[in-house]
Amino acid sequence: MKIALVGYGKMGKIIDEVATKRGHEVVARLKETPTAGNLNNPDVVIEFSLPEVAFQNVKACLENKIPVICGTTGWLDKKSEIEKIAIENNTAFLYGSNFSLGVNLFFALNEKLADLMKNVNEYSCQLEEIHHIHKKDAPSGTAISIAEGIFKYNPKFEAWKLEETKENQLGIFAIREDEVPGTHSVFYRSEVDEIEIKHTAFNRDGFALGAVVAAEWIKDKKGNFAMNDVLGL
Ligand SMILES: NC(=O)C1=CN([C@@H]2O[C@H](COP(=O)(O)OP(=O)(O)OC[C@H]3O[C@@H](n4cnc5c(N)ncnc54)[C@H](OP(=O)(O)O)[C@@H]3O)[C@@H](O)[C@H]2O)C=CC1
Ligand SMILES: O=C(O)C1=N[C@H](C(=O)O)C[C@H](O)C1
Repeated sequence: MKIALVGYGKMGKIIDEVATKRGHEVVARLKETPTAGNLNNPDVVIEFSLPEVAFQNVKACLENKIPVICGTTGWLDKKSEIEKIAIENNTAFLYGSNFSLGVNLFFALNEKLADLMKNVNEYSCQLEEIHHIHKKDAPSGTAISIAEGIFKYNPKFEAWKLEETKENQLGIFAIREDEVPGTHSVFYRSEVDEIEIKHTAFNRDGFALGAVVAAEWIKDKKGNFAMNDVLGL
């Protein structure tokens, strides 16, 4: 199928390689706002740009009735508006904070552990995410998804606070280090022990493969979706 890439940085370049290897034609590699003219009539758009431009990029594609796979994080305050635009234009939208199979399995593991801990009051909970020094948003979109999974089962946590750990609050620590692709840990700590679950990305290949698989899946769909729909998790 024909894929347009909106955002052509670290992720866009790897997605280009993966899509081409899987036999798709990459018809656009944009570092600017997409239009009907520069998109070159793709079947699907894969958008990995910047938090400050993702909304306008996705909106432009959906208003041209082109389905979008969006991996850009740090703009979720406008996600519900985008989901309405997808429906109004009879097309499809899928946002994923993390497209790797491993992290989506980690999301499910995180929720199962949160469910086990919902009536256990001896433990505090803390998240830690480590990413490369170029990352513009904090905490990561993946960490926010993890926090949402915990809140789904543990309403005792009022909210998350960046780099704080207070009783009844989930502390999220965002660390920026070298060229780290993405490491996420959840810690439950009591006075006598600690439980940790952790996902470590070795490179960006898993993110790119997941995004292309999601693009293959969404091609003839209508509506708003998540990576769980693609993976059947
Ligand atoms: N969901 C997932 O699985 C993953 C999500 N991400 C997220 O993807 C996003 C991109 O990450 P990454 O590729 O590392 O970032 P980069 O900074 O490497 O790439 C961003 C790209 O967007 C381009 N850009 C700038 N302005 C615009 C615009 N108006 N329209 C379109 N493109 C534009 C940049 O161009 P220029 O080079 O000229 O600045 C650059 O090519 C981040 O939000 C990150 O959190 C990352 C990995 C996995
Ligand atoms: O910026 C990155 O690199 C990544 N961003 C995503 C996020 O914010 O969760 C996904 C992955 O961790 C890599």
